[in-house]
Amino acid sequence: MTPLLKGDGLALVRGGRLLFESLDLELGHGDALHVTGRNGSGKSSLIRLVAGLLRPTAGRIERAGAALADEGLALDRELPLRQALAFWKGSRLIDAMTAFHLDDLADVPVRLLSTGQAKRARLARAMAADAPLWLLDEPLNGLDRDGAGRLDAAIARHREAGGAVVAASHLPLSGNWLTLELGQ
Ligand SMILES: Nc1ncnc2c1ncn2[C@@H]1O[C@H](COP(=O)(O)OP(=O)(O)OP(=O)(O)O)[C@@H](O)[C@H]1O
Repeated sequence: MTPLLKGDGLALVRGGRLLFESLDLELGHGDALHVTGRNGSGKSSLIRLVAGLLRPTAGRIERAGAALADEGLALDRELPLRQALAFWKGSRLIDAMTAFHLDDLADVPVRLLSTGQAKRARLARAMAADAPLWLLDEPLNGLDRDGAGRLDAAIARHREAGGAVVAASHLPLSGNWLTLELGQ
């Protein structure tokens, strides 16, 4: 079966520093990769590279359609949450809002969301896109215990349905993950 992500001999130089080189990645259906490493080791940069927002200095990357959830909100702050999320035209918007317990906030303008609520909204936006590959940068930051449990459940469902995940996180992630430590 064709992998959902394949990187061969990847290298990335950023701000004049070599963050990684000779990096091979391969994720198939149901696989998940936890990227760890100290501050500045290149975790976010790797996520952005896989998303196609940065070009590798060397190597090749191929991937299936991806949804990115990072620090960027990518939602109109003036719109009520449901309308702001609907901009992304995800086929699973209703499911995604329920999964992250956002139904009660549907009519609240995005600018009024708390840090954790905005984090849930970012994750719901990514989930609603119905992309096979999820790219999550520090997905647990700002989430309370309920939010973390909902994230775990959403990731498990996505993997069971044949999707794959790359997550950069300082925190432990539940379930079975491949690991990649950068900056060693
Ligand atoms: N826009 C940029 N231009 C140049 N260099 C950058 C840019 N963004 C980040 N860097 C550099 O790239 C390196 C890796 O940063 P990155 O954000 O990928 O690390 P990280 O592992 O995600 O860090 P953290 O754990 O602090 O979130 C750092 O040395 C940083 O200074």
